[in-house]
Amino acid sequence: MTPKAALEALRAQAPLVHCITNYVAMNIAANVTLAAGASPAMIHAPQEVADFTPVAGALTINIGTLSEPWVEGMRLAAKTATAQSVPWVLDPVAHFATPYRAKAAQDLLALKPTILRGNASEIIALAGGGGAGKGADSGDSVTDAQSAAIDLAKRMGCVVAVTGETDFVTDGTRHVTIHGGAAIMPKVTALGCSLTALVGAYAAVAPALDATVAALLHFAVAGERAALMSDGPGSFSVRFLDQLYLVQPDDLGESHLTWQ
Ligand SMILES: Nc1ncnc2c1ncn2[C@@H]1O[C@H](COP(=O)(O)OP(=O)(O)O)[C@@H](O)[C@H]1O
Ligand SMILES: Cc1ncsc1CCOP(=O)(O)O
Ligand SMILES: [Mg+2]
Repeated sequence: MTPKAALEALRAQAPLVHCITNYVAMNIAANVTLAAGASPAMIHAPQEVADFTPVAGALTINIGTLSEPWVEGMRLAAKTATAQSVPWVLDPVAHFATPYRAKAAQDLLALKPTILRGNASEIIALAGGGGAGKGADSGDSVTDAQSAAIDLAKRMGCVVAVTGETDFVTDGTRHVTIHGGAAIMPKVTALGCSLTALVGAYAAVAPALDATVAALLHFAVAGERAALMSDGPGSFSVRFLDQLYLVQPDDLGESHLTWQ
């Protein structure tokens, strides 16, 4: 499915997306998902996730701010999604920072996400390498993470997206580079987490690789446009939401993409 067709499907269906994300991201990720055209629900209690996941078109799990009930909620939701074939996306925020976080990420990875999205340092470390990440921020280039992404995609049987100045997406066989966005994007907190929520939204209406490319392209086009109208991270945030909303299917052409 082309990115254009994926956005048409997203806007026509407005899929319900079950998001388990962190305290920092919860509001902006919901607003990003709504602006793009989907319907987010932030639900993490272990007592209710297994009832909610099957009702949603997709699930997204982000480990940004962990505590024990959240870890259990994530585990139950991921297990349910895999058992009931609900596509789900894992965002292993700063998983290398502490042993607790590393174990949470590995346990979730073992539950077979459909799509894995992280910055370069997170993907390098998840494949077993020594990245230069500083907390939630990447210290590595996307180019340096490409072989780790391909390795993980093959090993886990999932789509892997590495984001940064130029994004890279692979299912282990097909590889896509997505150009665009803006250098100011990492200066707004939780944009990566919000992108993970949007990847989930697209995964509800399109096959995993196509969904991931469409979501990243939607961000790249909106980010590029918003940067032209903003003076810094504050005004960029506002303009970015507007541009996510204003992007049309015809704007998601192939010119920002390189397929390998
Ligand atoms: N230097 C950059 N130039 C253009 N876009 C960028 C740049 N850095 C990050 N982005 C974009 O910002 C979004 C979030 O990616 P990233 O910053 O890698 O995630 P995270 O916030 O998880 O570290 C993605 O859409 C990515 O393409
Ligand atoms: C700052 C911070 N601390 C814990 S989660 C989080 C947000 C990280 O967001 P992103 O990975 O999108 O930069
Ligand atoms: Mg992140």
